Amino acid sequence: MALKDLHMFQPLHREKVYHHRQATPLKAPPSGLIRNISKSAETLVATTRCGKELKSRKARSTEQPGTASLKDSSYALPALVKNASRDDVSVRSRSRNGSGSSRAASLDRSTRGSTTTLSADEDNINVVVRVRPVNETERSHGEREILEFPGKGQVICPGTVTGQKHKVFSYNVVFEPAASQEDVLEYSGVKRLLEMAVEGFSCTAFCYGQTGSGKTHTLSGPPGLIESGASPYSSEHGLVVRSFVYLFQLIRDRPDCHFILKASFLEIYNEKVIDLLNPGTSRKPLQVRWSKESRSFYVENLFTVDCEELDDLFAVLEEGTRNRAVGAHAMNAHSSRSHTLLSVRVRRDVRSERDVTCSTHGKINFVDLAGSEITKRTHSTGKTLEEANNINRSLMVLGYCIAQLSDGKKRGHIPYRDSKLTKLLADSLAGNGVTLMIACIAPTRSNLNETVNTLRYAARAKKIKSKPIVKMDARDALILSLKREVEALQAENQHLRTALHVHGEYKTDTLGHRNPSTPLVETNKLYQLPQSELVELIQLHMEENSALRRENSELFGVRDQLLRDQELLSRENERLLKKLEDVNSVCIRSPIIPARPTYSEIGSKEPDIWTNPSISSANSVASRFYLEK
Ligand SMILES: Nc1ncnc2c1ncn2[C@@H]1O[C@H](COP(=O)(O)OP(=O)(O)OP(=O)(O)O)[C@@H](O)[C@H]1O
Repeated sequence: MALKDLHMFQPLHREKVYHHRQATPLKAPPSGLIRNISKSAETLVATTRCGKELKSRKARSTEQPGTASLKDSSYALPALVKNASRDDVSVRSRSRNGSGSSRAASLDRSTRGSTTTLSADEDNINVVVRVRPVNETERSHGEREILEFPGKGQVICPGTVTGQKHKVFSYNVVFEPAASQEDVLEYSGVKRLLEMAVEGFSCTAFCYGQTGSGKTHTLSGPPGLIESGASPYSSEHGLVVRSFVYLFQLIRDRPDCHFILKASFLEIYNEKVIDLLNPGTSRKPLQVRWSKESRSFYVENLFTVDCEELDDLFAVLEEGTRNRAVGAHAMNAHSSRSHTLLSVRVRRDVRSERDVTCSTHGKINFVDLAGSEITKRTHSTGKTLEEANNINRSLMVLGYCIAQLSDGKKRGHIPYRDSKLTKLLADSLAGNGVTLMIACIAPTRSNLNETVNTLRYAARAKKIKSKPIVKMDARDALILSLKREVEALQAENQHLRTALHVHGEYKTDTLGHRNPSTPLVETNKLYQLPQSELVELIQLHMEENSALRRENSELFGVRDQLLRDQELLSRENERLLKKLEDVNSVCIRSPIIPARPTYSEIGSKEPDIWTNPSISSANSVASRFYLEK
């Protein structure tokens, strides 16, 4: 079914019983194809285990859409964590609460390239903490929970050495060990993140923490769950699957819009970027490049798979999870040996109130960072040791970036370029994205040092501010902004005409030529218009704008001239009044000429009659005429 079909997400789908398609690995394209991926759309061949026919999917290199953004006050950014209550921001099992600062969208025009932007006010990164339960190994060593959760999003850690005071850390929400996966979805703010991705914002949820602290569990669930093809409604699923289900719910609730979803999945393994949907790239890693247009880093030649149905997103997740690097060490039998980035791009074609169809380009990234490791504790050697060193190095760079970014005005150079991870997270950390950090910690004493480090990291990250923007097609943004300008100028024109008693609508330009009225673009037709017609349409808008601007400036000129004339007239009036009073005073002193009442005396006899200054001035001119005679 074509995704272009607006009815794709109609309630019909709601009734659909989920049938999980167990996808086998997506086959890598022939090497010759790989070279061309960046230039044109290619077909990624997928087979299904249940004997379905090979299904071709469009894939193309990571898109670099124009970063024009919509300027519209309707794009307010509500708090990431809804129903916030400051009283008890700690989630045990099914408790609620959360907090998040609210922000209102502000109108802003940036001249980055030739684009306009809708940007929100700066806001801090949202940080939540998830504490995993004590595991079997720890229990067998007689360990127990040593962290306290007093509520209000606080975690209390005992001192790391005897006699040291306990430390209190505060976050948006704290998930205690008993919190379920559903609680994390409901109260972490990830739902709001998805809603914002649908609206066109670039959103990221990333898990950070030491090895074995529950990052993968939080995002994907227990080891092997995704690969086993479990139902998406399994209570064990982590945030990613739950988010996919919620995302499709959101899309179904917007039948007025047309959505196109594309997913990609990569890992950074030993500082190499590998496409998890095209494992062939492990031999020839992908390059991270800088895009001048979008002013952000992107991965060249990365597959993006069209996802028309929920199943397609699961297939991507399943395929990538199967291909990611996992290893075992003393602290985690299923340790992630790489950082992974699962990205779902959401293109939304929406009809604006001005008969123009605009596209927004939102995105939701799920980043599962490999855990920091103290190699002495994990007993890493050989390959695992090399992996651990690379993981620790990239996390260290991430730490430097977070420290610099959180330093407010003292912000110095931010070393994004020092690792692939920070290059790809740059926009989420301090650019134009909305970010949720889930700091994962273990509750036992043997992990206390690492726990305190993670909590410090998270506390620093909480200070980072970003300024989210909605991404739109440059063409749509231009047409929309020109249309708005035409309307504003027309309103101004009409106002000036009324003020100057000039009758008639705006119809002609300053040379008296009839201005060609810009045609109305029919809803949803913008995309079907050929390039030449679009250019013509833009030119017409621009012409109309400049004609209006010219006429408005002339009207302003006329108005200024009239104001100057008025000023001169009133000065003349004052001079004449004074002269009249002087003449009157001479008359009073003369015994022959009877005293004439002064101008002010005439007025005082009829106190209730309002005297028009222009008539008054006419009177004074008449009196002067009489006197001169
Ligand atoms: N909240 C939780 N509830 C139940 N089990 C959990 C929880 N968090 C983690 N676990 C279990 O602890 C083990 C380690 O978790 P996980 O693999 O998610 O850690 P990790 O932080 O991703 O580690 P690494 O960085 O080494 O990949 C897993 O078996 C996981 O199922």
